[in-house]
Amino acid sequence: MSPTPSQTVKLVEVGPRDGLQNEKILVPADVKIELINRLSETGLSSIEASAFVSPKWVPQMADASEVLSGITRKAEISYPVLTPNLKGLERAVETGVQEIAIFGAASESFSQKNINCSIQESLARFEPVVQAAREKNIKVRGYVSCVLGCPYEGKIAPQKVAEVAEALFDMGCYEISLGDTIGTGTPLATQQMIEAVSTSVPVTKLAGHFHDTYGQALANIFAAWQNGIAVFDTSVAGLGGCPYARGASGNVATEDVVYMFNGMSVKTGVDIDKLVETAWFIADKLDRHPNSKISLAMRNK
Ligand SMILES: CC(C)(COP(=O)([O-])OP(=O)([O-])OC[C@H]1O[C@@H](n2cnc3c(N)ncnc32)[C@H](O)[C@@H]1OP(=O)([O-])[O-])[C@@H](O)C(=O)NCCC(=O)NCCSC(=O)C[C@@](C)(O)CC(=O)[O-]
Repeated sequence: MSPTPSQTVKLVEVGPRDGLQNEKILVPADVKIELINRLSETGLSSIEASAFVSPKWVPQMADASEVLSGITRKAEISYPVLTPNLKGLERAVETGVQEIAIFGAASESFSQKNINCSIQESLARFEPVVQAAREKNIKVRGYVSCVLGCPYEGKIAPQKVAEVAEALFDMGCYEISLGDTIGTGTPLATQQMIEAVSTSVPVTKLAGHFHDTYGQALANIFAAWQNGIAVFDTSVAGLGGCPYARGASGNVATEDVVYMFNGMSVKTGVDIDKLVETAWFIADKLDRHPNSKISLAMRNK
């Protein structure tokens, strides 16, 4: 029996991290801080703030400590950060984080390119990170990349996605975010992948993370929602891409997702006007228009 679609969804805003990590020109820390502070006023309950990764690999995230120390945190909002290893966790802990995310992949080649190790090695590397985090009462979220295709290997078997998702869930991640890193997925493939993964991890513990490279993200979110997923990662102004997936465009724009769910009377808790203002704020700083039909339409109304 298909799960009942939820009438409330949670959006995890990933713009300050997934969105900005791919910008060629370094975005000053004070702009990142203002972006996060503005997002904190929109009703979002989770804002991924930065990544404690190697600055040699992703220079844009080198200021993670400064950003985390500079933002005004609200008690009701979670500000997760990426931590690929114990070193990342140690740096994150110094800034008082309460939630981290580890990130694996369902593709061997992507795992090598992104975090310089095999899938198996990554799981072994994550284990002590999760353990140390949980000892400090820090929540851990897990990502699986390339769930609907890989920039190096093409098609990925849903069973492989299920195996990696299950390994991260069994390790102690409270939620597994399934990433269509290169945005090649379509609704039916999304449905089949979710069906495969939810035999290993309860669908209520899954989140959808859709890039919009091929313009399929909203349709995939709708398919995922119909199949029981109620948490979606989105990026204000459609910012983003992945430095290790050439050509990957941004995540689906947060404002486009809020508009779609508003139209379905599904609650997100997010104020679309404030969100659109924030989208224009960061787009102006980057000297371009938001990559969001809704932000453009609402400005031109
Ligand atoms: C995992 C590593 C570190 C392995 O990288 P490595 O080179 O194998 O690591 P290493 O342990 O040999 O260290 C190399 C150097 O980095 C330093 N280092 C090592 N770790 C850290 C750290 N945490 N913080 C600061 N510095 C660090 C370490 O100290 C050393 O410095 P040196 O001695 O040469 O001066 C590297 O590959 C890495 O940082 N990768 C991250 C890549 C990344 O951020 N990708 C984008 C995020 S994933 C994504 O976007 C997908 C997602 C999540 O959105 C979902 C989807 O869309 O699919």
